Amino acid sequence: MHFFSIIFQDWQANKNNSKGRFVLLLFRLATYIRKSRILFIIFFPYLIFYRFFVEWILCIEIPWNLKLGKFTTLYHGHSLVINDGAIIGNNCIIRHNTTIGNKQYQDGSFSASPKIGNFVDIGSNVCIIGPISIGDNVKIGAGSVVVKDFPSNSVIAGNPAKIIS
Ligand SMILES: CC(=O)SCCNC(=O)CCNC(=O)[C@H](O)C(C)(C)COP(=O)(O)OP(=O)(O)OC[C@H]1O[C@@H](n2cnc3c(N)ncnc32)[C@H](O)[C@@H]1OP(=O)(O)O
Ligand SMILES: N[C@@H](CO)C(=O)O
Repeated sequence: MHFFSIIFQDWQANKNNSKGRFVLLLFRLATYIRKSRILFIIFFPYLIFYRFFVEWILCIEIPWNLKLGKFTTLYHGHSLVINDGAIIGNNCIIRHNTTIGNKQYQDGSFSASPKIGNFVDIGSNVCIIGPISIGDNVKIGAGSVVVKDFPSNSVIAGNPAKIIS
């Protein structure tokens, strides 16, 4: 894919949302640089800037090796932490105060991270934890704690999250 179509892939999905556009542009650029050994060496200072500015200052931890699908919408974003083992499909919406990550087992090992389908709309203040799968076209209510698999085409909410429609 052409460089500009890669780094601007989320632009339209964040219309009237300049922060979402800006952060995802920086993320796609970091991802692009990280994939090539030569770019990694030349633009290493950019990766330091990305980590410092986006992760530490803005508190939006979207690691550059995360598998994040196309046309992602990022609303607000602050206090967002996503484990780099997570997989997020295309056309998803992610908001603030959200964690998508793994859990630690009693033997000290860590689980896999969630696999999230396409067109998943994640409300604010959501935790999605563990080796679970969320299908396509799922809405996750604000404040939900999601620790189990959920099928496509559902609306889920609560702690622990359950299907509400
Ligand atoms: C600044 C900003 O604007 S940031 C944007 C923040 N907004 C979000 O994060 C949006 C997230 N969306 C939600 O949480 C929505 O409530 C949805 C998508 C989960 C559900 O919306 P709707 O389909 O309209 O459901 P509705 O409001 O009719 O509620 C259905 C039932 O689910 C319950 N419910 C709705 N949302 C939640 C929730 N987040 N947690 C727990 N229960 C919920 C309702 O109490 C209701 O229960 P009842 O049938 O026992 O009365
Ligand atoms: N209210 C918009 C953006 O703040 C949303 O759905 O998240």
